[in-house]
This record gives sequence, C-alpha cells and structure tokens, in this order.
Amino acid sequence: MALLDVDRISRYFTTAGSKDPYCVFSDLSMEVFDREFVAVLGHSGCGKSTLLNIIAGIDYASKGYVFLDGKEITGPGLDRMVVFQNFALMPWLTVWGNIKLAVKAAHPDWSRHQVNAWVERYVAMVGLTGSESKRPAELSGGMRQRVGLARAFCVEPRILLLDEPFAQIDALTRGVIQEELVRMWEETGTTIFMVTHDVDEAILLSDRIVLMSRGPSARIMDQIEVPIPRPRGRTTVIEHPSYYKIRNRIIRFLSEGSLEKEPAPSVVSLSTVRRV
Ligand SMILES: Nc1ncnc2c1ncn2[C@@H]1O[C@H](COP(=O)(O)OP(=O)(O)OP(=O)(O)O)[C@@H](O)[C@H]1O
Repeated sequence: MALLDVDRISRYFTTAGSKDPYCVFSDLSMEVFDREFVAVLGHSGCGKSTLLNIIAGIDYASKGYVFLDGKEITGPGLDRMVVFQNFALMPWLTVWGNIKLAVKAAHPDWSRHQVNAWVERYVAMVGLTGSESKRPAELSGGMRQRVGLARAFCVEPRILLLDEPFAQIDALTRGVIQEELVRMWEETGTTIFMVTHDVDEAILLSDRIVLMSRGPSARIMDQIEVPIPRPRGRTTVIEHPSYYKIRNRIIRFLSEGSLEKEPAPSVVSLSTVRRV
C-alpha cells in the first residue's frame, strides 16, 4: 500500500469578477511510497503548491481525498512537516529555539534533558553546531534553510513536504545542501515529496518525477522513474546514460506543454525504483 494516496482530488477557487470558479486541477490522483523521494515539476501556476498544501492539511480539496497511512488527511499534523522556500522561521528565536519548538511540540512529555539532546543531534546533523545562539537575521540563506530542514527532520514525520526549498539559495550552497538533504533522507528513512522548478535538481535528488500540465484544470501528464544509482553526485549524474534522455523528455514537456497528450495513468507500477 502507498504511504500517501492522493485520490481524485479537485481544487476550485472562487475568483473576483468571475461567476465560474477557477479550477486549479480536477480528478488528480497519485501515490507516494514509503521511503520514496518524489519530485513534482510543472509550469508556474499549475497547482504544485496547492497540491502540497492540501497534503500538508493547510489547504483542502474541493473534491476527493488524501490519505496518509490509510488515514484521511483533514488538517495539519506532525506526521507531515513542510519546508518552505522562504524558510518560515520564528525570527525572534535562535537556531536552537526554532528547532526546540518543534521537538517540544512533537514530544510534550519529554524531559528537558531529552529535548536538549534531540535538538543537539539535529543541529549537528545540519552542520550548525556553534551557531545555536544566532537568530535567523544573523544567518545566511543556506543556514536558514538548514534550520528549516533540522526543524522538519527532528519531528521524524512520515513524510517531508518541500516547497521549492532551495529556490532562494545561491547555486554553490544549494549543491551542498542538496547533498545534505539526501544524506539526511537516507539516514532517517523518511519519505519526501518535493515541489521544484529545477529539472536538474529533480533528476539529481528524486526516485520519481511527476510532471503536471499547465493550468487551469492541470493534470498529471507523466511520471518518470530515475534509474540512476545512488549515491549520485552533481558531476557524475550527468555521465549516466539515462540522464540526458530524462532531461530532454522533461524539457520537451515543459517547452511544448504537451496538453494534447493523454494524461499518465494515476497509479505507478510498484516496480518503481524505491530504495530498500
Ligand atoms: N487562495 C487562492 N485563491 C485564488 N486562487 C489561488 C489561490 N491559491 C492559488 N490560487 C491559484 O491556483 C493556481 C495554482 O497556484 P499554485 O501556487 O499552486 O501554483 P504553482 O504551480 O505552485 O506555481 P509556482 O510554480 O509559480 O509556485 C494559480 O493560478 C493561483 O493563482
């Protein structure tokens, strides 16, 4: 059974000046399996963030259902942690304080000692030891997103939802944090659903890439498995025979829009390249 089951969801928004609601997507279905890393790509405005927000429980589907571990999602929960593009840290709290807040929310019964040990572990995991007492304004973009990742991972969610997490980080730092993200994903055995605009990032990081067509009424048009073995490196991944095939397929899709094509089947074969 899939860990995450998005079952024929539609999202309509009422818009000022129009009596017809705006259909972001309708009857959209997809699955994400335990420990999988799935990336969603599509044109700006096709509904990627809307889909992520519905999975996070901070938005809702106008029709259809989303299940996590077979349980319907009806609101936010600590089993789904979101990492946002704009970091969304508490500006008045330090690195330590931001992470501690999440640990305490997940484990209200823990002793101070347990909480502190857990925070220390995740501060170290993202390489921020020594910067614990800094506030977000004193951190670089890369460091802020490291805090965002530590805050999300420390709760040990069933699924991590990443909404363009590296969009505001310079290219060099982005590469380093992408590698750290994969290391943490492997170490913790979590599952990741990531929205991105970056084709190379999707190929480098994910097991499967979901392509959404342009909105309104966007659909899932294709799902591409990435058969490149791990560990992957930015310089070695491009040498794999599948790399340019996958890249060209995505670039062609994004430049042509491919709305003429029939949508991909909503359920992906279980032979998908999941890790053991
Ligand atoms: N609260 C809202 N009210 C009305 N329309 C909305 C609302 N939220 C999103 N939309 C519309 O839904 C569509 C999808 O938006 P969404 O942000 O999910 O797209 P996206 O694919 O994530 O875009 P981008 O890649 O640019 O971030 C857009 O046309 C947007 O204007």
